[in-house]
Amino acid sequence: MKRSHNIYKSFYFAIMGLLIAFKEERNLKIQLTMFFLLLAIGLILRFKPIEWIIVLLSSSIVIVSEIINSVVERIMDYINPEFDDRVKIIKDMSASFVLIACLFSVIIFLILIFNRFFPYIFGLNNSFKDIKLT
Ligand SMILES: Nc1ncnc2c1ncn2[C@@H]1O[C@H](COP(=O)(O)OP(=O)(O)OP(=O)(O)O)[C@@H](O)[C@H]1O
Repeated sequence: MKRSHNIYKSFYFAIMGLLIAFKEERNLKIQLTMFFLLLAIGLILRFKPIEWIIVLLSSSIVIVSEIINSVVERIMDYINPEFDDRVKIIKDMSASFVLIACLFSVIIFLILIFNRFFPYIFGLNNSFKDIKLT
């Protein structure tokens, strides 16, 4: 099998993979919609750079985990399309990546929002002040 591609082709294939994932995976569409909603909230609340970094990091983990989960599901369907308890365990465990990522992402976002309105509860503003980004 011929394998060697230049970097532009590899990038093109990766973008194609991403487009297929967004086209075919319903959950990914929902997560992308949520991501744009978070971006809108961030713009409205005028997030600081450190808040943007936190939101982008946690959102990317959610999107990546959803893509990994979809890949695992497809591999399992390819290897064994029949109902099988082992396939079930693998798919359920794979779905837990997404669950954990979404759960922590929501918690992180709520902390950022609460910190905006009740800064004295989490006291993040003082911690953020100590972080030098430049
Ligand atoms: N071949 C199988 N054998 C046993 N259980 C399966 C099998 N295929 C799917 N399941 C069960 O159905 C669940 C959903 O799997 P499916 O491949 O249909 O993903 P999906 O509907 O795209 O779900 P998700 O929302 O996680 O993307 C799995 O987590 C598993 O519990």
